[in-house]
Amino acid sequence: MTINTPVTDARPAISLRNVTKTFDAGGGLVHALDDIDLDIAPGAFVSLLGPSGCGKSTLLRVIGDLVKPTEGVVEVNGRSAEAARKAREYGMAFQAPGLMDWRTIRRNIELPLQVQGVPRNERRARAEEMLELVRLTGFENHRPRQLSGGMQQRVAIARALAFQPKLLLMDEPLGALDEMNREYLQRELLRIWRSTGTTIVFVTHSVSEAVFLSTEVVVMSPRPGRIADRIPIDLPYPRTDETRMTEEFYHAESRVRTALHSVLEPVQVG
Ligand SMILES: Nc1ncnc2c1ncn2[C@@H]1O[C@H](COP(=O)(O)OP(=O)(O)OP(=O)(O)O)[C@@H](O)[C@H]1O
Repeated sequence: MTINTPVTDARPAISLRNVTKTFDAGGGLVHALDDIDLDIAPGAFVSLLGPSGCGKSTLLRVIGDLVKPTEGVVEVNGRSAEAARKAREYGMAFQAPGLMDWRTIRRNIELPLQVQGVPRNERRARAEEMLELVRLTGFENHRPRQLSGGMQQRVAIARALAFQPKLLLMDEPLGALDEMNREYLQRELLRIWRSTGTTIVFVTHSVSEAVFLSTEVVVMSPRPGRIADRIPIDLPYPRTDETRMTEEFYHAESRVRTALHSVLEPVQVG
């Protein structure tokens, strides 16, 4: 059995039941998530896709216990999202790498371990391992500003993985990169995912990115945010640049695109 085969009879890594989230936005209530039921298998790579404002980031933040649901239950590896967060089961990476320029690359990666009180030698060894994983060995003493945007994003991924989280929550982590860098980091991310076995939930606006990376694409619809469709992506791994040019890839993309178009509101004329 490979890590990429969802194990149907195993406990889900993430389980949401009847999750709703309503924000009080001052001028009125925003119904960001409505009755979300979702199970994600251990080792899965699930992308959340949908029009702007459909609640992708909110759903990710509810899973990560950065936002409390208004109603419903979120379980992570059989315990509450809060307990999972406190046990440091999550790594998180966002669109902006969020590195600290006064710290070297190595010390940026070490930061979450330092916060956890991991001894210096162990921290250093782990940071070196992570630098190797994201192929940045040799840059440990550089400052973030001396690195390209893509390299900085790799540092952010290394930092998120440094304490070997069971779950990696990623909110458009490649959104600010040019296309070549983005495709390169997609391949890197798949390589890292396959070598670590981490369960990944990934927010993106890109259909081709979602199809290339994921075991499953979850399409959301707006106002209120709901799950409109769940599309398994059966393309074999390892996926390469050739995969993007296959008929199967095109079919998977078309299927996701059709689901996405069905949730987009018609353009108002006049
Ligand atoms: N802290 C907040 N307070 C009030 N409203 C919020 C808050 N966070 C999100 N919202 C609202 O909830 C809805 C869903 O937002 P969310 O950011 O989750 O959507 P999204 O699908 O990630 O959007 P995008 O693709 O544009 O990033 C939006 O209407 C947004 O304005």
